[in-house]
Amino acid sequence: MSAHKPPSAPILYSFPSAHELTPALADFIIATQHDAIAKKDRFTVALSGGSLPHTLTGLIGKPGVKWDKWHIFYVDERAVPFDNPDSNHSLCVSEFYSKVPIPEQNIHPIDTTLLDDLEELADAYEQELIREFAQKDAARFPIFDLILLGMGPDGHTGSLFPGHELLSESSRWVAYIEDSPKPPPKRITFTYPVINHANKVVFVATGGAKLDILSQVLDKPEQGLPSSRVRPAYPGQVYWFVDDAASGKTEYPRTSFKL
Ligand SMILES: O=C(O)[C@H](O)[C@@H](O)[C@H](O)[C@H](O)COP(=O)(O)O
Repeated sequence: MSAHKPPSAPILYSFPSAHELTPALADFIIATQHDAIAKKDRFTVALSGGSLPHTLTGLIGKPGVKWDKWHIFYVDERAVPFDNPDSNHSLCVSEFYSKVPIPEQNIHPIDTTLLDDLEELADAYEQELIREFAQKDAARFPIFDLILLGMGPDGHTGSLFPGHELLSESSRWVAYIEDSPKPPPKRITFTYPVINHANKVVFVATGGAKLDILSQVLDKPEQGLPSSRVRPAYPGQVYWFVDDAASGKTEYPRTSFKL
């Protein structure tokens, strides 16, 4: 029955600055972690690249984080070796994993032996997701406890770019892209069926460079920009954690942050 309910409207939290946003995001993630562990003794999370890993630093040293229960995947990853500064995994290692005790076997990077064949790289990552989710949830698509997204100034998220054919991918879990307008051009990315099956999806967007695009994405979802298309199926929920510099033009109603 519940599957027929329409997706819930996005919830927008706007903070005076990243300084206030970061600890609130950490509290939100910890609460989400507690719910997930209570239900199934594990917490499945997917991370994006860009500035997102840095916003997780609010979790460092916080009580209540059960790091050994975390299982981390990447929403998107650039097809580069780990010693390349463009690697999202390497960014997460330096910004985040190196500062918290997440067991290495719980972190799921791409297989960098497959960088020469993007289709194989995407297939192998899909298999990695299948190993984690297929037997446990017996669902058609993985159901992440939490997916963390950033948004580019053109409204892209993950490696799902405006006008790109991947926006209509409806069966694959992980797809590849060879012509990303944001460099580097070769990447793999979760598709909407994965993103929109998550329990909670959180966008983090800060700074004046997101001013115009945030208002387009939230006030004019009918334009169909990639970030507007993130609408997890009921009972999933999308949240926006932004700062006032990013939300200055957005008319969409804000919600006061409380857990
Ligand atoms: O690997 C990537 O390029 C990302 O996953 C991408 O979708 C990113 O999250 C946005 O471009 C926002 O990036 P910023 O947070 O740096 O603005």
